[in-house]
Amino acid sequence: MSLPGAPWIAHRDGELFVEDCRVNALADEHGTPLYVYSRNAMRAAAAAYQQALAGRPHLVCYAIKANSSLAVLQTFAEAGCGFDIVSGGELARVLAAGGDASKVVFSGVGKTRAEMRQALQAGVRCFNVESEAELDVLSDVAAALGTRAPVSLRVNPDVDAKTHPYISTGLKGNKFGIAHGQALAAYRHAASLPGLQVVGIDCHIGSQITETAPYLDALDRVLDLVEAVEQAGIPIRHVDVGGGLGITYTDEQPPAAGTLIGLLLERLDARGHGHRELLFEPGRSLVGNAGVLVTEVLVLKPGDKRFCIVDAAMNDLMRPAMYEAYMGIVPCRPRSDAAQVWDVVGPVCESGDWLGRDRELAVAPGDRLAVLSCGAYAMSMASNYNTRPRGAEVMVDGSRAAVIRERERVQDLFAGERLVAG
Ligand SMILES: Cc1ncc(COP(=O)(O)O)c(C=O)c1O
Ligand SMILES: N[C@@H](CCCC[NH3+])C(=O)O
Repeated sequence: MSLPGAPWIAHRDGELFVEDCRVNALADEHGTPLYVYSRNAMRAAAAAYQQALAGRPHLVCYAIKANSSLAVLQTFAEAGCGFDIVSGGELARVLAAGGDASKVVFSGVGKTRAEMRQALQAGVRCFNVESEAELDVLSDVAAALGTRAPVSLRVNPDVDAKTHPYISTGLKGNKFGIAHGQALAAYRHAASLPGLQVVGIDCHIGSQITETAPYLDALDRVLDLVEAVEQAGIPIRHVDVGGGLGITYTDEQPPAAGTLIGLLLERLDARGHGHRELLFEPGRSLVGNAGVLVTEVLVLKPGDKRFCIVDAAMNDLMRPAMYEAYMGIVPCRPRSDAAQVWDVVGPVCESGDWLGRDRELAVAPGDRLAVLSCGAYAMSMASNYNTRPRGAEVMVDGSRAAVIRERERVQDLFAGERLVAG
C-alpha cells in the first residue's frame, strides 16, 4: 500500500526512501530525532495550486506557520509563491529566505504596533484585519508613517468546516475574523480612515478540511459581502479564500487542490466574479506529506500495555498530544518478524507523550521508525520541554540531502539564562 507522501516517500528494496535518499543512511549520518523533507513533493504541491489557477490572476501565499524553516520558505519563494504570516518573526523569516514582501499577507488576531510598523516598512501586500478595533490602530500606525496600509478584512462566515474543534476557525464562537453581520459597517469604517486603503476580503474557516462544501458555502457568504461592499462604493480587488485544505494522514480523502479550485472558480464565474484576483493561504497541503520524523527505538516494554519507547517525543511532534491526532508510523527497514501491537511513546514525563497508539509493528531496539506526514505542524510547533534540544532537519532533492537546520545543543537552550547575583 502506498504511503502518504508517495511517490516521494516510499519503501523500495526493503528500505524507506525520501526521493533517492535512504532514510536509515540519513539517520546514521545526522542522528535522530531527524526531520527529513522532500523538496520535490513541496514543489509539486505548489504547482498543483498554480496550475489549477493558470490564466487567472492569483497568488498562492504559503502559510508559513506550517513549517517556517528558511529552506522551506526558499523553496516556495523560488516556486513563485507569496506568504501568509502571523507575526513579525515570520516576516523576518520570509525576508531572510529571499521572499518578496510585496507578496506577503499579514494575518492574525493580535498584531502589535511594532509588527504593523515593521510590515509597513517592509512593504507587505496587505494586512488581513481581524477586528474593527484593529482597523483604528493600523490606521494610526500607517498615518504616523505617512502612508496608507493596504487592508483586507477577515470575515468570519459562520460556516462549519467539519474539522477538529481546536482547528476550526470560521464559526461564530471562534476568536477569528469580523462577524459577517458586522463586516459591511467595518468596511465603511475602514474606507473612512486616513491611514487605510481597502484592497480585498479574506476568510479562513479552519484546517485539515476534507470536504468542498464548507469552502463553497464560505465563498458564497464572502461574495454576498463583496457585492454589498462594492454597492456601498468601496472597490474590492482580491478575494482571499484562506487555506485549510486537508491531507491524508490515515484514511481521509480530501479533494485534490485542483478539484477544489475548479469548483471555486466555477462558483466565482457563475456569480459574475471571475475577473477577481484569487488568493489562497495553504499551509498543510503544501508541506504536510512532504516530510517524515525519524526516530530510534530505545527500549521495548512489553506487559499488559506494550510500550515501544522511542527517542522522539511530544516536544518534537505535538499533534497527537494536542489533538489526539493520528500519525502514520512505519519502520525505516521493515523486518520479516511477526508484528505486535505497541503504543509508540517518547521519553517526556507526561502520559500524553505518545506518537501512536495500538500500532502493529515488528520492532527491536535500535530500529528506526518514521512518523509520516510530519512536514507540517511538527518542527514548527516543537518545544524544548524537558530540556530536549530540537532535532535537525534535512532537505532532500533527488539524490542530494542538505542539512537545513542543525540539531540544537543543550548549551544553546540555556545560553540566554542567568543565575541571580548575590
Ligand atoms: C489565517 C490562516 N491562514 C492559513 C492557515 C493555513 O492553514 P492550513 O495549514 O490548514 O492550510 C491558517 C491555519 O489554519 C490560518 O490561521
Ligand atoms: N497546528 C494545527 C493546525 C492549526 C492551524 C493554524 N491555524 C495542526 O497541527 O493541525
